[in-house]
Amino acid sequence: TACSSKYVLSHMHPMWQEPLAIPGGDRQSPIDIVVRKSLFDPHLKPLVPAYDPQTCQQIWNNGYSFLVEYDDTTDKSTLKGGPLEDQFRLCQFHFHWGESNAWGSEHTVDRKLFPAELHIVHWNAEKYDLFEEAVMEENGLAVIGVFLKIGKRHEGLQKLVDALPAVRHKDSMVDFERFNPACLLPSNINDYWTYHGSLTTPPLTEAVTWIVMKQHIEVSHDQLAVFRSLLFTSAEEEVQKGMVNNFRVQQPLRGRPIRSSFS
Ligand SMILES: O=C(O)Cc1ccc(OCc2ccccc2)cc1
Ligand SMILES: [Zn+2]
Repeated sequence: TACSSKYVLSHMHPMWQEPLAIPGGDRQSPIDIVVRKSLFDPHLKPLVPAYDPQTCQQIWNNGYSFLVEYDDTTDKSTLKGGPLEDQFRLCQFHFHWGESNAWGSEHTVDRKLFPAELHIVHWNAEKYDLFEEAVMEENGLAVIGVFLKIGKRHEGLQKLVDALPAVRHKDSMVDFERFNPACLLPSNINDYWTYHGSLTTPPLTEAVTWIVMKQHIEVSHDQLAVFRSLLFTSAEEEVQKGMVNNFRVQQPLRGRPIRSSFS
């Protein structure tokens, strides 16, 4: 699909070299969400994800994370509502995680770290024709962030976990069908924080309306351990590097407002 077939990342090291100058640079992600500084906005609407599992296409290892990609050539899988003025198209989801359960998320809440974070990526198909266009525009992307905690096994995630050994190496890809990412959302999706930020991987463009869920989901220790069995490196490389700590360092808020949909 357009959205990430050319995922621009080269082989990323866990804490990859940050570029020196970033375009604009005052609306970067991820950030720490300071709850007492967030502002309740009563005009924020309920979020309306509407995903068709038939649009699920493949899962692949891009050398930074593993991505589950969707056909984004129609409006079959969309996100609207919440802080969004337009209708966005689902294009992929992926995760960020640590080498231990003590850290791994990109965003934090009052400095609290989670072992992993899910990102469900959508692009503004009302205003743009391609993901690659939208990724360069201020209102181009909407990413739902969901924190993961270690607890009971997540039944919906298991189908994904079982497919991971087939994409162990960078650039490996397998067909993956009928997966509905709505099963990875928390039961309450009406409580979230939203702010304007950036991609957390190159090209780091400030194109993202972030929608970070207040409620986390639970996955088992063993399920997250399978994420860590993935490799940053391709099958040809002599030295294999475990895919862990694929999160970006936190960025300054630069006075940006963080709105909450709940008081
Ligand atoms: O979820 C995130 O980390 C934000 C994020 C969202 C989209 C994204 O796409 C990278 C990409 C950019 C241009 C072309 C192809 C792929 C990269 C990061
Ligand atoms: Zn991400």
